[in-house]
Amino acid sequence: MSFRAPILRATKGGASSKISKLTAKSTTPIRHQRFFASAIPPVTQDATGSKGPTAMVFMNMGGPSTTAEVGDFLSRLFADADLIPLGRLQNYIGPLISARRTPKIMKQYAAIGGGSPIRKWSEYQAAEMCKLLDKMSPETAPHKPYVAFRYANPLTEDMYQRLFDDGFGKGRGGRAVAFTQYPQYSCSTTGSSLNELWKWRQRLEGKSEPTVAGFANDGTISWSVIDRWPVHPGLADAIAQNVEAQLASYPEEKRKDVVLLFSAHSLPMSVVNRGDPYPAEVAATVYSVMQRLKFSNPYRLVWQSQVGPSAWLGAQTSDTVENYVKKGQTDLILIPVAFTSDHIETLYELDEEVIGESGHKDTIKRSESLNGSPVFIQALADIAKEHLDSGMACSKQMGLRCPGCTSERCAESKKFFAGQRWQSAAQLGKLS
Ligand SMILES: C=CC1=C(C)c2cc3[nH]c(cc4nc(cc5[nH]c(cc1n2)c(C)c5CCC(=O)O)C(CCC(=O)O)=C4C)c(C)c3C=C
Ligand code: FES
Ligand SMILES: [Fe+2]
Repeated sequence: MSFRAPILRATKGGASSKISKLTAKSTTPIRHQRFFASAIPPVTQDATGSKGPTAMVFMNMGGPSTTAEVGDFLSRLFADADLIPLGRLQNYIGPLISARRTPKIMKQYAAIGGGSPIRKWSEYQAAEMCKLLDKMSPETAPHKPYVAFRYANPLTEDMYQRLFDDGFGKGRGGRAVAFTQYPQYSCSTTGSSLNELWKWRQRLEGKSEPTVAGFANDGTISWSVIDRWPVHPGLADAIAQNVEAQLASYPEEKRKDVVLLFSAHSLPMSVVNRGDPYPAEVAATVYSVMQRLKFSNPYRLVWQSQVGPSAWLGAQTSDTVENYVKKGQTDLILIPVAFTSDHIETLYELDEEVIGESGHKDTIKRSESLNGSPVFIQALADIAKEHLDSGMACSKQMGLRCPGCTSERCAESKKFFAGQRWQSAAQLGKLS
């Protein structure tokens, strides 16, 4: 099949959906696609030269903002086959397990102030990052902050509706960046959020395909993805600063011998053995923080929050603390390394259970979560700026499925996101 110029000159809007179908089926070699891509201006440019607005969508699992939301949060979580695969019985067993766990988890949220602070922090971080980006990347400004949670409000479908309300999609095109707030990629976390985003994209915008022009020219939203950032220097710096602040609270003569325990949410061994990238990426984060700290202290990476009777990746954080205390090592700092804000995992499990029950509350401490750290928010802006400049739809890694993956959802959603053509402002400048 060959392309004809009139087809490619079509502009955004209703009639062009036929065109995108034609272009999508194309087997035209890339070098020819580049030629045709230059034949149409892919996005409009306003009088200031900006190709914005750009929607910056923070994706995370979310948490219940009040104890009354715990039931819904858990029922969505146990219905997610990317996180907890229960096969054909998912719709029966999921609600049973979540109903049974709800009272216990409600108590934990009550103990940390009546809800998870993740929404407050995510909205703050996204808004502050967008303010920085407007200055750092005027060519894609204004940047508009959105939050999409997998199991709590605002859900992915709510975020999508807000995009429509704000003028994206529905024949008007526009671009959006799905920015995972999990620094390290797991198919059970970022993978699940992307599968959900892809599902709603199909439901709400139809099955449009990327076009040779780089942007969907059928009026749908063009998505690109920041899918991981485990060793970004800004992340390492932000974590390291919080560790240094906590180290400073120990007497000087003891400081260099405090053991640093980096703690990340564990994974079931079935997920590890499927080839999930998360354990290696978490280890990479830990190493980059230690490099930034110039290996000033001994350290270990340990794993927390396992649920249920199956085998999970260890050593477990709680066992590790107990074992070190038994060995006489009572100067320890716990460092959350896989969440960007506080959760029950930090405020309840680490603070109340692991540290609270250790018998050494004065010498076993926790470094602060990233929350409102200005260094961290600058890091988010740097990561976003690098992505916007890169012209990449997603990382190279995103296209590769786990060796043991049998999920059709993964196959389809990865194909979709890796196939989105995304061009940097610089590339667009050359084209238009
Ligand atoms: C990087 C972070 C996380 C990974 C990886 C992860 C994997 C994972 N989790 C479960 C099961 C549950 N997780 C639950 C809560 C929960 N999980 C994370 C983060 C990761 N999970 C957080 C931050 C939270 C708490 C949210 C908050 O607001 O506090 C729960 C619910 C709580 C409970 O019932 O104990 C479950 C269940 C699996 C099975 C899994 C990997 C496959
Ligand atoms: S489970 Fe990892 S790609 Fe599907
Ligand atoms: Fe979890």
